[in-house]
Amino acid sequence: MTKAYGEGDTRVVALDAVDIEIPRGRLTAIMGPSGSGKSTLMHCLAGLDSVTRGRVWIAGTEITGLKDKELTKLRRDKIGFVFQAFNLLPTLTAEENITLPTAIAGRKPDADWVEQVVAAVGLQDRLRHRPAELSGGQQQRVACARALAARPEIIFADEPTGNLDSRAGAEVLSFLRRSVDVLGQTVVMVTHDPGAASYAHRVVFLADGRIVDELADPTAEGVLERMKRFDKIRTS
Ligand SMILES: Nc1ncnc2c1ncn2[C@@H]1O[C@H](COP(=O)(O)OP(=O)(O)OP(=O)(O)O)[C@@H](O)[C@H]1O
Repeated sequence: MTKAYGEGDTRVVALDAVDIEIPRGRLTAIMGPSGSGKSTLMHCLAGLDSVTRGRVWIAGTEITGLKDKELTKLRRDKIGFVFQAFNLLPTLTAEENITLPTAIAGRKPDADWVEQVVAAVGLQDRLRHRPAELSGGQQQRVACARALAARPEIIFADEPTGNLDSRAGAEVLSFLRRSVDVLGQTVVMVTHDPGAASYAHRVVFLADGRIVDELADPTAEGVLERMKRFDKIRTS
């Protein structure tokens, strides 16, 4: 897919003929310098933004070309989101926040599944608390549980640990990885942080709107090494 913003002199090509496949049941991290197109890629993959050229499928459904109403329904039914700002509703308890999207979609939350998700996220004794009574890490784990509760085809996480200290961040990342390994979820995560990327099965590196490299079963050191290499290429 290609995504360009603006026209004429102000035209910016944010994604330049990117071809990517996100495997089911895997945690994929997207990394790259600021402005390399990470958020644009995620937004286009999730149907939050349109592409200029190219096509996107989610679980066999082509989302490019869907009408607004169909796209909204597909996002609601098939996609989960986790953002840097946790985006929980302050007046609802953790449990209500977790089950709300499924209820809005007009489905009855699957109680066994929600219990599994809550157990996996380690929040059993926090379910009656409101977001303000939870730590940042706990709030983000609620947001992850909310994304998982609806059993989406895919979860997109945009800098999910950007607002957390390293210990809380590690808890959230371990949980995201467990949701993949134990619950079979498919997750795509955008991150700046090599440590966060090391939780993924695969890291895809973007630079100037193109995929320039990828790394399987990454370590934080390995990711850092690759990033240094791109910096050298960019500045030479
Ligand atoms: N709505 C927009 N209008 C014009 N240009 C945009 C728009 N959104 C993004 N861009 C441009 O597209 C390019 C890619 O931006 P994008 O936000 O995807 O990068 P990123 O890798 O996510 O950056 P960061 O790590 O800083 O969040 C940048 O040059 C940016 O300025």
